[in-house]
Amino acid sequence: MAPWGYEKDNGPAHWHKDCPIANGKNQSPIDLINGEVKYDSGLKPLTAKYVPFSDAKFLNNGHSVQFQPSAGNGSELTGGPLAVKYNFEQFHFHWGNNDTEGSEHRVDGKMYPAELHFVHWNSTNPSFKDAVGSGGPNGLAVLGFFLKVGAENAALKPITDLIPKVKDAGTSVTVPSNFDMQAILPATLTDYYTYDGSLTTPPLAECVKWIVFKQPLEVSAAQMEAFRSVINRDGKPMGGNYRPPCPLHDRAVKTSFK
Ligand SMILES: NS(=O)(=O)c1cc(F)cc(F)c1
Ligand SMILES: [Zn+2]
Repeated sequence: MAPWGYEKDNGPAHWHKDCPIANGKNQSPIDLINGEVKYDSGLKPLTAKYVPFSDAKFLNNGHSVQFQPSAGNGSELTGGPLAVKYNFEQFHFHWGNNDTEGSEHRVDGKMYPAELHFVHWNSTNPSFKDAVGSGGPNGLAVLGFFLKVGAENAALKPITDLIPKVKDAGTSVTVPSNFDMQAILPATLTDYYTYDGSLTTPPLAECVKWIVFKQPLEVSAAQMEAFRSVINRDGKPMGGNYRPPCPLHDRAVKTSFK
């Protein structure tokens, strides 16, 4: 099989051949159906403490564009449904070729134009890779933010301004050290959905505590167009790099909000 992707011949319907867990009972993304979620008053806000990185790259890996520090720097996530501290690993995006599609998670069947994932790994493991393979839903904690078209996102502008430099698959650029990742996040990380799930791309490991925020972030139409100019490994627009929703099976989706 050609390397996995999102085209007809290598897209989500094919992934089970190399990754049989694709048909597992804890797969992501899912459709977040408000009539089926359950409020949990024990779900407190999350706390993200991000330290500016001196040596991070922004890269096109053929299926997304990703902010990737070369090493950890003490940036961490705690609180919410998490029992321990999680170390920041990377953030990346999923988007569509028009404003009616692009997000991985959906809300009552609605897709947003894009979704931003902040990936963290359970600090009781020696590394990110070990956390992915640690078994069970506490290996990674991924924060999901929906993106909708509106005002320009000044915090994301240093990143979206770099997109033309990573237009082609396999290219990367150094991110200026004054990039303030913390500024991307809302001031308080309060209203979210949380459930046990998986990576949304191969290897699709069922190792993720998903935390999807109710309130979308805004990006400008120009910033959305920047994403849509990115090219994938087959030389086609990368837009459409989202997996459709997977069956919930007997999982519960909890909310921190009523
Ligand atoms: N898209 S995702 O956030 O589930 C994800 C995160 C990751 F670190 C590795 C993956 F393969 C997939
Ligand atoms: Zn993702």
